[in-house]
Amino acid sequence: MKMRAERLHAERLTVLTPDPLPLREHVFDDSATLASALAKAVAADLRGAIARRGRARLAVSGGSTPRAFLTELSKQTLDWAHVLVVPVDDRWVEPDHPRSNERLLRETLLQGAAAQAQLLPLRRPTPTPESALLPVLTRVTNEALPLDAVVLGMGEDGHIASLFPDLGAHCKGHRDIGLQPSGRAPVLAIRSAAAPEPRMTLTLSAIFTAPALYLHIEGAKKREVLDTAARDPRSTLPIRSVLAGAPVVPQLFWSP
Ligand SMILES: O=C(O)[C@H](O)[C@@H](O)[C@H](O)[C@H](O)COP(=O)(O)O
Repeated sequence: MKMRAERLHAERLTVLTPDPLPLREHVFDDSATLASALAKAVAADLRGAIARRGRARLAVSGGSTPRAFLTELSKQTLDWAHVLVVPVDDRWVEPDHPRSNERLLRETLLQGAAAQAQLLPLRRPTPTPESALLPVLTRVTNEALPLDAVVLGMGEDGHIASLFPDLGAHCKGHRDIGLQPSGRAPVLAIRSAAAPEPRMTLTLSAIFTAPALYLHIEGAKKREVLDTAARDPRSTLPIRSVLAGAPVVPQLFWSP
């Protein structure tokens, strides 16, 4: 009887340690090498979309990590006049504010030949994101979806875009709208204790329309947060919803 109990116990342990959710890893020695490789990969996606459909739609994250990548992407040779760029999210600040993702894109990606690309801002000149939700949602739906490529960053708290771990605390339905893999609104107006300002963000229903999904993270701490979320089926972090719900295997671009 003892042997049987041990075998059962061993089987139970096997069941409790599921495989981590899939990621296609690209590891680089430093940020600059990563930025160049990611820019080349995304440029190839855009060229392919233009070749197939005559235009390409790209969503990119803001924050500090992507600056070098966005500058490298700007140098890629492609038919930029047929590219539409939309921020994955934006802070509800003036477009010339230092924390504006729209400003980041204009300073880095929309330079040189890439300045011919069309930018679809998520931020509008209204006092709150909630008051601009319908026009932004309409434009994103009609002009930006389906996306051809998305580059997500991640915070050390496991947020992606402006989908923070406390999603739903301010408005009950937001967690469902933001993190369901499909069938929900593509855009959400967000307030979070983790963000200094209100946000407008794409939801996973919009992000997951892209056949090319990149996760650009740098540093050991973020890598640890990612790996833990990938392994733990009980994780409620937004990055877990990305890994669990993505219709394509996300491509991780990581450097220490
Ligand atoms: O507007 C934003 O802040 C981004 O879209 C956000 O999702 C970002 O990717 C993470 O916060 C990581 O930001 P860092 O690159 O600055 O760490």
